[in-house]
Amino acid sequence: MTQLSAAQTGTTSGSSAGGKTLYGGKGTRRITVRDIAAAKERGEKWPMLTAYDAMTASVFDEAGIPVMLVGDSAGNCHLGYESTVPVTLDEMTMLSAAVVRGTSRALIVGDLPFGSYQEGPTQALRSATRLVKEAGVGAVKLEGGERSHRQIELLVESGIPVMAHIGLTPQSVNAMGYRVQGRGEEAAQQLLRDAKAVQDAGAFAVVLELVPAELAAEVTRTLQIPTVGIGAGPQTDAQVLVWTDMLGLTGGRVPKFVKQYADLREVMSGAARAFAEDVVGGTFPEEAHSVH
Ligand SMILES: Nc1nc(=O)c2c([nH]1)NC[C@@H]1CN(c3ccc(C(=O)N[C@@H](CCC(=O)O)C(=O)O)cc3)CN21
Ligand SMILES: CC(C)C(=O)C(=O)O
Ligand SMILES: [Mg+2]
Repeated sequence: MTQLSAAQTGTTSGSSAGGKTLYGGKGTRRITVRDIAAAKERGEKWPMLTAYDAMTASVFDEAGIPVMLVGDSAGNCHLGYESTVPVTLDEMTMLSAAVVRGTSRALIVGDLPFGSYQEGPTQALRSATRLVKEAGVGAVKLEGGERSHRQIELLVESGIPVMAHIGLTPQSVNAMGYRVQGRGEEAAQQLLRDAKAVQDAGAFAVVLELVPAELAAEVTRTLQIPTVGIGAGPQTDAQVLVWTDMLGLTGGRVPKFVKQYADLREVMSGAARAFAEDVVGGTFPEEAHSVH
C-alpha cells in the first residue's frame, strides 16, 4: 500500500495552504498531510521544529514553519525529566492542545509517549484518538519500524495520519542507549526494512534519527513518502530540530547534530539579572511604570 488513503490526504479542495510551497507560502488554512505529499513530488525541502507551548508555537507559526512536532522531548526540554521515558499521555495531550491553540497554519503532529502504544494497535488507537479529539492534532508520531507496523496500519485505517520514527528511537534508551543506528551492513538492511514497513503500513512521513548520511540518502531515494532527518545528513526531504537546542536554551550538552541559531539562554539570563539589579538598586519601577 504505497498510495495515500483518503484519510491521510485530508481535504481534496484545490486551495493550497501556502500558495505554492510549504515554507514561504502565503496561505492561511492549516497544512495537511496531502500538502506534505505534494512537496515530495515537487522535490521541495521543508523545516520542522518541536514546540511545547502556545506562545513559542505562535512565533514559529508566524515565521512560517509548516510542521510542528509536540515531541515527547518535552520530557527533558520542558518538564524537567531525565529523558522522554516518563512522559505521560495526559502530559502530551495538555501540551499538544496548547500548541494547536497557538497556531493557525502549521500541521501539528503529537508524539505518542512511551507506554501509550506498545501494547498493540488497540491501545495505539485509543491513545492517538485522545490526541486528535482532546488536543486537535492533525497527525501523531510513534517510534519503531517493523515492530510498530500494525499500530500504524490501524491508525491510518481509522483516519489518523501517522509520522513514523526509525533509527535512534529515544523511548528505547534503556535498551539501545543514544547511539548511531544503521552502521554496518546488517543494521543498514534493518533500517531499510523498517523504512519500507512504515511506508507500506501507510505512514505519511518518517523521521530518521542519528543514521549515517549516506544511508539516509538511500532511504530518501527509495521511499515515496518524505523523510525527516535529525542527525541524518543533508539529503533527507525535511529536517527537524528540538527548538530549545536550536535557540540555545537547552542547558548542558546537546547532540552534535544541533546547529544553534541563537543564544536565548544568554538573552534570558541577562534580562533576569538586569531586572534583579534594577529592583535591588531601586531603578525599577520608574515614573512611566507607575500609576497614580
Ligand atoms: N534536547 C534534546 N534534543 C534532542 O535532539 C532530543 C532530546 N532532547 N530528547 C529526545 C531525543 C533524544 N535524542 C538524542 C539524545 C542523545 C543523543 C546523543 O547523545 N548523541 C551523541 C552521539 C552518539 C553516537 O555518536 O553514537 C552526540 O554527541 O550527538 C542524540 C539524540 C534526540 N532527541
Ligand atoms: C527529536 C524528535 C524527532 C522527537 O521525536 C521529539 O522531539 O520528541
Ligand atoms: Mg519524540
